[in-house]
Amino acid sequence: MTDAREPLLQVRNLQLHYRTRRGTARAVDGVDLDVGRNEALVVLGESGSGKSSLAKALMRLLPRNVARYSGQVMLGGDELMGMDDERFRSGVQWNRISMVMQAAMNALNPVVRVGEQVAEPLRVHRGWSKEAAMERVVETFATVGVSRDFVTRYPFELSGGMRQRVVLAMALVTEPELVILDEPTSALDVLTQASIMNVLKRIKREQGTSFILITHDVATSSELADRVALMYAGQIVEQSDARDFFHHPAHPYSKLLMDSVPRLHQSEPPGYIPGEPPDLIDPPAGCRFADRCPRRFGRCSEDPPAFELDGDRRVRCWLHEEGTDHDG
Ligand SMILES: Nc1ncnc2c1ncn2[C@@H]1O[C@H](COP(=O)(O)OP(=O)(O)OP(=O)(O)O)[C@@H](O)[C@H]1O
Repeated sequence: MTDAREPLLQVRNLQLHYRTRRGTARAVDGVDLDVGRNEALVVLGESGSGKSSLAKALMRLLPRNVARYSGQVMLGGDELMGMDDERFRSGVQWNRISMVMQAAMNALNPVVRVGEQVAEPLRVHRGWSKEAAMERVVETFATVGVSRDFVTRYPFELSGGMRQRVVLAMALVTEPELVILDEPTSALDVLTQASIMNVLKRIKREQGTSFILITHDVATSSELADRVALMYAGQIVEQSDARDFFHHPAHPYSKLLMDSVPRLHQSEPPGYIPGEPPDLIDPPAGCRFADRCPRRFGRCSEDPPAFELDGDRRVRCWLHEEGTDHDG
């Protein structure tokens, strides 16, 4: 039985490690996440922090060099990690959870009409007839703002913004409960980015879909976000309501990140975060941000757990051990 108050997605201690020549890279290293029904969770993080790996772990799109893939993933009350590959592929992947992969709009098949490409999940995973699938494609195109005439076009005949809407249609055509979007607008100009974000907001409002939006772009993501999770070196360091995160970030890394976002009418230059993220192959013991943290103290040599704060926030930092930041 599903309980409407339960989050749609609950992830606990998710690990995805890769075998490499230098050793084991811990790209996702103990991630806990919740995504509510009809909620958009934005996953922020610098390049290499493990965001795409997290998405692939949820979709079970794993490369061959996986060293470890473990944890709990519950979707609508169903435990997914214990499911065998065949059941996961037929029942979950692209059906209940779908994804727009990074640079997907450049990966459309150049010699197949876009309508047929969007229909493919229905034809392959659900065995729908061509006519029924095409009818649904036309409906989905309308949802993402693509005219039905485009069904018979080839990818090269479409602008970047239109191709991005087509890959979004591909992710939505099976009416999944959860859609993961990996940097969906980073290759687009700002106006096109804004129109895609508006499409996502409308779909969320009208269809109740939940989203995980992966990005390093704080400004664009703030449009859609209900909650924010900030990733650093394979771990989630803060997970908060979006308003709290953007206005009162709690983790020292979140504060530095928000200070580094350029703003209009700002007299001070935006800040920057000195130093580099740690190597995921042999990450330091203790807090992974400690080396770059202006608020570092003795306790940071130990690995902090995620402390629960008021307002449904979780912050992985010793400064919050008592439930509040010591001096804000
Ligand atoms: N198949 C793989 N084998 C080995 N290492 C990998 C593999 N895929 C990713 N990595 C490494 O895992 C780490 C996390 O990569 P990931 O792509 O998940 O990060 P990201 O935050 O999405 O970065 P970006 O924003 O640049 O895509 C990086 O150090 C990357 O080099």
